[in-house]
Amino acid sequence: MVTFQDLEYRVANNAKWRETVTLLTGVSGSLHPRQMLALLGPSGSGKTTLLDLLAGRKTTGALSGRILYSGHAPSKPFPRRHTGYVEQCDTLLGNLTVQEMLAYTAELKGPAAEPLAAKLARVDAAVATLGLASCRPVVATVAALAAGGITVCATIHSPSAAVFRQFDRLMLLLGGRLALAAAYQGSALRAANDERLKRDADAAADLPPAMLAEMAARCSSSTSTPAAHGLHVILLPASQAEVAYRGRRDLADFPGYLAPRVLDKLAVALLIMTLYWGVGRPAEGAAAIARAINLSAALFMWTVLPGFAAAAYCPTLVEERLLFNRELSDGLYQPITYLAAKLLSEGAVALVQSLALCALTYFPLHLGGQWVLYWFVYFLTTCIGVVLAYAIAALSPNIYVANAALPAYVITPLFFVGQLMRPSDQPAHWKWYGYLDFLRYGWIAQMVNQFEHSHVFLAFNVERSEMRRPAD
Ligand SMILES: Nc1ncnc2c1ncn2[C@@H]1O[C@H](COP(=O)(O)OP(=O)(O)OP(=O)(O)O)[C@@H](O)[C@H]1O
Repeated sequence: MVTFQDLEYRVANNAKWRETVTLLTGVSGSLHPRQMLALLGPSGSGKTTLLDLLAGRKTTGALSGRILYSGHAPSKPFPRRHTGYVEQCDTLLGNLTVQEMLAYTAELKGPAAEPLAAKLARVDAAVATLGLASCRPVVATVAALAAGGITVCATIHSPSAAVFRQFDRLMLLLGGRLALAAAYQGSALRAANDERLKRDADAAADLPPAMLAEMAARCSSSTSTPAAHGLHVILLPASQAEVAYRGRRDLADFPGYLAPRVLDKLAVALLIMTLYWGVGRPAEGAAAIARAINLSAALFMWTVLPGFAAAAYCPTLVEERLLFNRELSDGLYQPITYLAAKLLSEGAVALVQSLALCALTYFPLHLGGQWVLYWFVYFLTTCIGVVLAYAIAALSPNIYVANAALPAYVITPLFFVGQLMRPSDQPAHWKWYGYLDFLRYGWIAQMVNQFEHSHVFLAFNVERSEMRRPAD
């Protein structure tokens, strides 16, 4: 039983600076087990505020009065862990089925010590209780047809583990060729997994070793191991895959996630490669000066590219905001966990992307200096671009503001890099901005890497790294 007595709740007034507003005054009542309470009232009467307080979802404001669970004052995390809260708006992961969404939430919200099989059993019970059996994967319906004697052949794109386990046989095509056929019998796998789930309550181990060995043997004879590796992920027991699913969901989504992060930079890298081909080749006299100027311009565009391309990183944070707020309110994780997971995903993409694109530009341009430094500066600038984009996305109320704010911001540091105006010529009242300019440090590092040991005299200098031909 939940009781609340004389609740008064005050918060800082959104509408009036430095004023507070009282949202609840002297509210008392109780919620009884096995009873349903209808909380009624006109819009703005405080229904959501009361529910939020009972569920421990309010982190700001001043509350007086008492809220008791079974007669006891709950600890701070208790209401979040032990209440379910259904919001008005949809904050579910669109890529997951009903069953998967519940299993995913059970994994996050349930006690870590609770066996996986018990969590899945509770999910099954919840699906049945809520009458959601008809909302299970479509594929389950088709599987029922197959069990009735219909022959089914389906192409499946990025199937989840639960969907995949419905299938009995597998054919894998790579480049128009059959790479894998009947590599495993789904029914046998299903039976093995189900048996193991029953036997091994924790279910943390991998697939049966014999099955994995057979998979590995067959996959190694195929032409493409990455695709075969993917199979290991989707063949994991269902709930293990649920936990992995959200993390790998982004990385596996080429059109939605990877394409905006890679293709724009690839296009500019190809342009730089073809436009400045061989610009780093040694030259003499006036040609050397001209090449040095062109090279510094190429390095400038290369350095500022991650800044401009950072727009690709904004939408994910804005789109997931409702989901993040809900999961945070439910106490499923800390903000730092979410941020770390996002940055790790972005860092993995940036790492691969930066290695490939740096190779694509460094060698055709005949650049000097150290390749590893050239790559590292680009990689670091990309990472800073991601963090800045995330900061702007977090501060923006919606995607439109984020999309407008990022380019508006990114254009300003360009002036202070040193290529468009020498730092020594920049007015004193703007000096401070130059010191905050992450692109400037990137460009200077690239310039020093290129020209440090060069005997080319540059007609301009970069502050702190003036490069002149050694007096000889
Ligand atoms: N920080 C704040 N400053 C000023 N007013 C606020 C603040 N927070 C909430 N309110 C107002 O308090 C009132 C109560 O909000 P609440 O969301 O609890 O109402 P509700 O009964 O759930 O409304 P609805 O049925 O429309 O969801 C609303 O009018 C809301 O605008």
